Amino acid sequence: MIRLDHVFKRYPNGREALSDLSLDIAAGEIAFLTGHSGAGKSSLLKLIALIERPSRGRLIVNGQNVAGVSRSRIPAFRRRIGMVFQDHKLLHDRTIYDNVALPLIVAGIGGKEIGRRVRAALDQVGLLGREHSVPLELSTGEQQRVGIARAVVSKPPLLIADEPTGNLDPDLSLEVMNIFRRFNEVGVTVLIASHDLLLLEHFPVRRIRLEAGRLAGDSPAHVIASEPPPNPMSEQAALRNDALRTDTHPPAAIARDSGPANLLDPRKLIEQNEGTAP
Ligand SMILES: Nc1ncnc2c1ncn2[C@@H]1O[C@H](COP(=O)(O)OP(=O)(O)OP(=O)(O)O)[C@@H](O)[C@H]1O
Repeated sequence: MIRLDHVFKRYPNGREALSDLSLDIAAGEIAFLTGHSGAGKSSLLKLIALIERPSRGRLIVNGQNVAGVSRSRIPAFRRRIGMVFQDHKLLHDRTIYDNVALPLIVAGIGGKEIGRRVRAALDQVGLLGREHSVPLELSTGEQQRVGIARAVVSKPPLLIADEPTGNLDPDLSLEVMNIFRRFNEVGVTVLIASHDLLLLEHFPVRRIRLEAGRLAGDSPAHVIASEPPPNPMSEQAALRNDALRTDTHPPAAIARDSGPANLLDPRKLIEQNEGTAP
């Protein structure tokens, strides 16, 4: 499903975010991608979604070598990947129905089919009946569930999520994670980048750990299940230290980072599909 062979990612400013990364995630697997801030988690997800391209090495996603995906084929490539973000990226001036329908409209799917699929996706995240609300009428957890419904409405075989529980309280985090689990149980491959200790503790699934862009650990689910839970004190201290470090995210890198990520902004998606994007 996802295969990396000696993948490197170097950004134009010379920062090497991923170094010689080799990894295999099989169809139907669920895994966490962990590592301190700046370890390369988002960069890896961006390569998988073709927001960025590898500088070196081979990357296969959904059976396709990304090197062979031309710019014009990127929208079709992305239709087979559901993406969930910490900040939902919902359009606040559109209804929940419109937000979830967006990927189908962009894909040129017809009206009746859209209605059926949107309702099915909202049902799967427990929000059927909220179609006519706008995002601000929903709680943060509900908004995140709308983001998940939008990610799965095209029935992608692969779901990737970048810190999807970052803004949620513990109960909502577990609820969101259970939704991912249910999709995985019906065959969707799921990769979740997360710092969330609660999730890591409650869900003994494969854990792929990056450190300074390199693979620092890859523990299968059965090993995780037999390990003691992570030590919250030491992990939190490490995360606090990360938050205080300034070298991992220099302002220039953050500014540049917002460029490619914007490609996934729903409005950009529409523009891209209509050929109005630069
Ligand atoms: N667009 C960019 N241009 C230049 N450097 C970048 C860019 N995006 C990320 N980086 C750098 O690449 C490294 C890895 O960043 P990345 O965002 O992938 O890490 P992360 O593990 O997702 O971190 P976090 O948990 O804080 O989101 C960091 O040193 C970062 O500053």
